[in-house]
Amino acid sequence: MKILTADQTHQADQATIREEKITSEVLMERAATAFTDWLTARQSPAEAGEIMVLCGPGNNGGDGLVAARRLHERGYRVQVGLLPASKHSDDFTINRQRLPAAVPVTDLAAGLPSIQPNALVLDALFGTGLSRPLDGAAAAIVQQLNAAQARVIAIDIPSGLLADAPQPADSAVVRARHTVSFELPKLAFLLPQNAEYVGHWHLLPIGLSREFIEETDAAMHFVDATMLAGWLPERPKFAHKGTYGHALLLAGSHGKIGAAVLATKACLHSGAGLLTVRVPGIGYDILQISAPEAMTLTDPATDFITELPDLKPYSAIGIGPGLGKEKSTKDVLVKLLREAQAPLVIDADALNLLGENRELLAQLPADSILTPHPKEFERLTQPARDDYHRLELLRTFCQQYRCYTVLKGAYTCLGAPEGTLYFNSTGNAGMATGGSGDVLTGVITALRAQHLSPLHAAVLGVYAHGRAGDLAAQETGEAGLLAGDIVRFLGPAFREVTTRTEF
Ligand SMILES: NC(=O)C1=CN([C@@H]2O[C@H](COP(=O)(O)OP(=O)(O)OC[C@H]3O[C@@H](n4cnc5c(N)ncnc54)[C@H](OP(=O)(O)O)[C@@H]3O)[C@@H](O)[C@H]2O)[C@@H](O)CC1
Ligand SMILES: Nc1ncnc2c1ncn2[C@@H]1O[C@H](COP(=O)(O)OP(=O)(O)O)[C@@H](O)[C@H]1O
Ligand SMILES: [K+]
Repeated sequence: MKILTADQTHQADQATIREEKITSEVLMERAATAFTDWLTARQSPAEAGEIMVLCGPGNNGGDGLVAARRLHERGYRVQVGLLPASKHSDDFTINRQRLPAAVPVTDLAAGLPSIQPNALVLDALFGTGLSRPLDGAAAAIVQQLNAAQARVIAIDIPSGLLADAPQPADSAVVRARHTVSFELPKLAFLLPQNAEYVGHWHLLPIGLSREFIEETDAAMHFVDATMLAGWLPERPKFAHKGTYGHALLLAGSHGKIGAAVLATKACLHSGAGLLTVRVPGIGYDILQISAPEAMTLTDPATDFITELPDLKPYSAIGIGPGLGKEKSTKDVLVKLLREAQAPLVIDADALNLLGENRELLAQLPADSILTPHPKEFERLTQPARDDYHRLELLRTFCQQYRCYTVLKGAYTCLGAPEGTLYFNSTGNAGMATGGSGDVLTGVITALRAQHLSPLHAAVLGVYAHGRAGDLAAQETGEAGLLAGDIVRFLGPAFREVTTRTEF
């Protein structure tokens, strides 16, 4: 799915209106009716109680007025609060006139009427037409609403929040429990700093022009299963292990052989034909027993890796999980960057070594995949002012070093060398547990070994890793989920995204 800017979303609305030869008021009716259906499917009139609909002067307020009318028609108790304004949009005005007289309307000029804790409030004050931070009466209403402890549901976007840029600290923004938006996600929904405003977000289709969306260049994508169609074909009957490449993992040090084991198992469960693992001597028995399917190539040193093995046999190389940062391990990394012909996946301590020796970044082979969490990314670049700035840094970093960077998080974001960002849609907070990242390294290394392009390996790997986490959480719950559980569900996750050739 593409992530459009507020401006592009407005253009998509206009294109739909032109194409379907409808008026904007029909599209508003469609959007707000979809919203009403969503709400009434979740709350009966009794559960909802009296619903307060707060409406601003533009089309977001218009959506609120349509929702108020529709809810009233369906037997819900509704009252409307109108923000004072010197001008209103045409569609607001049409729907103000259509509001049944039986729906009480309050002027918000005198402030927010008293709201019972837990009352249901629909926030239709401002949507994507927000052009500046809220101040004056609007800001005061938002602050009163946030203090009221109501169950707030934002229509399209929490009022005061910009769709694709940060707003100044301390500006007034509605804190919603749910945000119900239309057709495509907004960047603001995907960033941790906005979670307290957005709450749970939902998308409702409203039939925006397919053609317009397809033709619009988007700098950002939200990765769902439909995007992955054809990326992982089913295995041909006469496939053999050579078809699926030979991966090499360099991982583990004293006390962190577990990281090597997790990456190893993940790589095996992600379809690599063969896997060799370079571990320090101390890892030999552990690895052979826990993953007999992998070949173990022990380093001459006992506790950490000191020598790079011959690289010729391998079609992809992953380095980092549990590696440690010993001087001789750093030398191995330096040599690897110089000598590797096969594609690289670089994680964890290998990233930290790059961060401590930034001159090495210039030696990254093109199309390498780096998998930092935000702290590791900061060590490679600089502290970010906020989540938007971090994305700018990500874009610049990938362009500068011609690499793919998987910035891990709840919505993991892959940066590609030409500057496009891909946000992942799978995964859950149960995956916030030690070793989850080591699993991801194994997954992506396996996909690179199978000759997937760096873009496909990174996007598909991150998606399947998150999906495996979601399937695992169905069995274990989030608190009980271990990184090893993600590994167990990689097979089912990959099965879901494998494209079968029918007839
Ligand atoms: N287009 C369509 O067909 C569809 C659109 N849809 C809906 O429309 C929404 C977008 O509507 P919109 O463009 O009218 O903008 P909206 O967010 O209501 O606000 C604009 C008004 O607010 C004012 N204003 C701005 N900032 C302000 C501030 N800080 N403080 C005070 N005032 C401020 C601004 O004034 P101005 O900036 O011009 O001075 C203007 O009067 C979208 O989110 C979705 O809900 C759906 O129905 C689907 C079909
Ligand atoms: N709240 C969350 N929602 C979805 N995925 C998450 C969440 N928290 C962590 N993850 C995923 O778990 C992995 C954690 O990686 P990382 O921080 O490197 O862990 P470790 O170093 O312990 O292996 C990443 O892939 C990340 O996207
Ligand atoms: K809103």
